[in-house]
Amino acid sequence: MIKVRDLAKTFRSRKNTVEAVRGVDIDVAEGELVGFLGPNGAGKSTTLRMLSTLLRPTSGVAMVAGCDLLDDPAGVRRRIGYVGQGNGAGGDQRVGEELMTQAQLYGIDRRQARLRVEELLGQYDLTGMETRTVSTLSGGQRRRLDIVMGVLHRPQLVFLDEPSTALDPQSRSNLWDHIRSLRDLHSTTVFLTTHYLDEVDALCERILVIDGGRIITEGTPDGLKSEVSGDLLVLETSDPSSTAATAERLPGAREITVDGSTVRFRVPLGGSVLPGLLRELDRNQISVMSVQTHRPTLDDVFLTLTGRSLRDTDADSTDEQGE
Ligand SMILES: Nc1ncnc2c1ncn2[C@@H]1O[C@H](COP(=O)(O)OP(=O)(O)OP(=O)(O)O)[C@@H](O)[C@H]1O
Repeated sequence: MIKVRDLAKTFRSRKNTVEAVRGVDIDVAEGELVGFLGPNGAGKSTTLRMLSTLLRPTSGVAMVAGCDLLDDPAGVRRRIGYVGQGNGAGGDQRVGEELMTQAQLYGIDRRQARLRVEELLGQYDLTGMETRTVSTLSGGQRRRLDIVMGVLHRPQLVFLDEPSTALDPQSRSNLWDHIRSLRDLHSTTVFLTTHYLDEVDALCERILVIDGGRIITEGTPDGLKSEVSGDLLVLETSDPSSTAATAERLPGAREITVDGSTVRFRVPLGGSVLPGLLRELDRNQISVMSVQTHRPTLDDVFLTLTGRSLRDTDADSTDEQGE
């Protein structure tokens, strides 16, 4: 559905040159729900805006929804939906009128458009809102309306730029249900940008992590946590130095530290090595006072890869406003 090679965007002005995206490769299969994760300024929106034809790439090639991005941008536009960061719907328009105008822009006839609008308003919990002015909707309702506008023409592929930013936790999880059903009910391919770790964990089957305009890793959220960061095991034992030596022999063990009677280390999958480790310690008559296993977060993955925390680079990601 998306095949991108060496896509780059450099913004040049008289004073500045910003290499926002520095040659990314992206492959997304039909029906996938993929998250594009990275800190502020990493290049997520610029990539998304290029893929949705809003911005011309400086270099690179891309096929999007079966059309060549550079040679046939109109073909791409017909087949995709794009929901940007700002509100797509006009503030002083009525919801129903706004949707009918949007349908007209896509060449959907009025009867068909009315049916679709009614069906989508129902699906997105917006029934009865047709006569409301857009500006009177809550944050969550407005975001759902933006998505309805983006999928009215039944695109095969939908781009969502930071869909749940500025929503309260309840509205966010409600929005995630709707995004999931976009894919589950209609097999729509969904590609979304986010800087929320929980959003990726809750929603995305696969993620691409971008930093400084380059994709630094990709995989499933669980796969990346295990492969890149690994589980943290913390054991308190009667013989910490022998425990550390035993841990060192475990496949993939790293970052082994001893602090008093506590031994800490990382392994790809804590649950699978723990029984053998405890048996070995028991055989050597080392008593174990406590064991804790910590699953890594995606922030640990980012930290392992870049030496920085996503949160440090992302000070405003906790802003929230009520629905
Ligand atoms: N029109 C522009 N002119 C100059 N620089 C730009 C322009 N648009 C984006 N940039 C710069 O390109 C870089 C990437 O920006 P982009 O908006 O793609 O990041 P992002 O990962 O989407 O960040 P955020 O999470 O804050 O939306 C940033 O340094 C940004 O300042």
